Amino acid sequence: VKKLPNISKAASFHKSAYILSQFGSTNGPLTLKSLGFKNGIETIPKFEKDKVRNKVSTLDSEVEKVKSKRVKVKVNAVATGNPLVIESAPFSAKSFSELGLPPLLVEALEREGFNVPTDVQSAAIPTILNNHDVVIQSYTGSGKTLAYVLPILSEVGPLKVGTDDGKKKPDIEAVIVAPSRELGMQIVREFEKLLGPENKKFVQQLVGGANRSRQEEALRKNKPVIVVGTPGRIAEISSAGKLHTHGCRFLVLDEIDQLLSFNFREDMHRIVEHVGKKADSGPAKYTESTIKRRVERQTIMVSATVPFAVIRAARSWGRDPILAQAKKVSPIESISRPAGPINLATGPNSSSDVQQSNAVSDSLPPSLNHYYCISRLQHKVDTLRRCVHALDAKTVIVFMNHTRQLKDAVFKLQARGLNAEELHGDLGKLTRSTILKKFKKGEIRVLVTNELSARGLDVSDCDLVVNVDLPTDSVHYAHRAGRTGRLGRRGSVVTICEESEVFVIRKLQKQLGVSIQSCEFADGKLVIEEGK
Ligand SMILES: Nc1ncnc2c1ncn2[C@@H]1O[C@H](COP(=O)(O)OP(=O)(O)OP(=O)(O)O)[C@@H](O)[C@H]1O
Repeated sequence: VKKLPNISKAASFHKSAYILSQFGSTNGPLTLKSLGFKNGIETIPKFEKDKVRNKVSTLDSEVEKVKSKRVKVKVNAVATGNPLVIESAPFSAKSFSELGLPPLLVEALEREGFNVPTDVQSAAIPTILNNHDVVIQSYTGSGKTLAYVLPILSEVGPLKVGTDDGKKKPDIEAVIVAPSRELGMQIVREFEKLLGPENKKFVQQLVGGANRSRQEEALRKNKPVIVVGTPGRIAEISSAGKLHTHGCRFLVLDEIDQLLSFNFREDMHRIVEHVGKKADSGPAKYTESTIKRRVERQTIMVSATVPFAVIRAARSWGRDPILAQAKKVSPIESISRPAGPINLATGPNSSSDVQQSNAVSDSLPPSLNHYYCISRLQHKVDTLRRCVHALDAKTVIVFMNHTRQLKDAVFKLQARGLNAEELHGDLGKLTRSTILKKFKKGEIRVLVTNELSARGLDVSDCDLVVNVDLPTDSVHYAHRAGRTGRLGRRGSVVTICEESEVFVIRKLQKQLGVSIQSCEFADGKLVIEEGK
């Protein structure tokens, strides 16, 4: 192994870990360990990331420093057929600057109290910075949003590497698509936090339910470089010729498995066809001498749950995509299709179990406790109330499946003195925003909601999730449960079910690979029933 230049011993492991490996599709998951990091490794010259960037001749010395950290290591791996070139990541990096983010962005992160990247960020950020299409999969609350926000901000907008060379401000450079208005707004706030108040106009929300002409006006006046929105609204404005995304460099599809649902099909088709230049077919031709900025868009897909449909979409919409997970980076090509359709109601050991387990594996934070409690239908709300008291939960999200019953439940909880509010699609957008704001501020203790809030909603203090109605399958269970136990915090998930539904709990347990313990609430306490 040749010595890496100017890198201290302590930091050399992480800094040297931008690996460029020639990797056959049959080689399985790519990890530092699996690559046999000690053998057959040689360094190659300092990373010249792309020609476009290199045209910017006035890179300041800070930028040079950042770039010099992007050291590549070539790993001699057995290649079969067309070698795929994969760049791996410094897993468990100790700081954001180690990942090669520009100084201004690292400053902004520190200002906001983000000092250490999470595992999935350590894996995904360098992979995206090295021009790969990615599917980012990691459990709920593990920081997947910043895993794509940061590489975008290091290439686009005022915090990026290098300075503009007086060229006209470009059109939209990044489009982020999310399945709900609430999630879209949350992502916008994540960008705004880092950009700071003076640069807010670089990002623009295009969510449904808001005034469309005002959004179009803002696009014209502010000329944002990043837009975040729901599929319907983005497709609508794009079809009207008011969203210029042909030169777009990043397309992010957040909660990709939901975006693939039938409801979004037409809008997604429009977006995928019109945003940026699509990757041309054929294998990627990255070689040592030809690494250069891709001229087509980079496609980034994100979710805690990745069914095979996502793998298929990634293959067709991206170019040689990489699956970036916490501590693991592997070529999508190495993932094969599990057999059988997905159906929660089929018997045990069926192929659907296998497929469902694949979709939800590693989707739940390890810090969660899962329980179920048997209750008659007419007593469920009372059981819920006793559950909240027994666990002394401060911030609770309750999931129900039907709006009418949901409203009744809120009425009953309020009548029993609990600070509870409802949140669902029948409410106006303003009421929805106000309730969510109050809940995030801790002014509401129990939020009773439906599937609308199951995805992406980030309320860090949420310490209890209750399913008063069963979720439709393990994917929905995972997203609901993931509203608590965010970023290593403790959390409990309680499913209240009828006796006849216990078999579903067993199935969820199996598919999710977690223990869901039987419990009761007696004398104001949670009592775990052993051996059930
Ligand atoms: N490196 C970090 N340090 C501290 N906090 C972080 C870091 N990265 C993300 N966070 C915070 O962790 C919380 C969860 O992040 P995020 O919402 O991105 O999770 P997620 O993996 O997308 O979850 P979900 O699958 O539920 O959408 C957010 O409040 C975010 O600001």
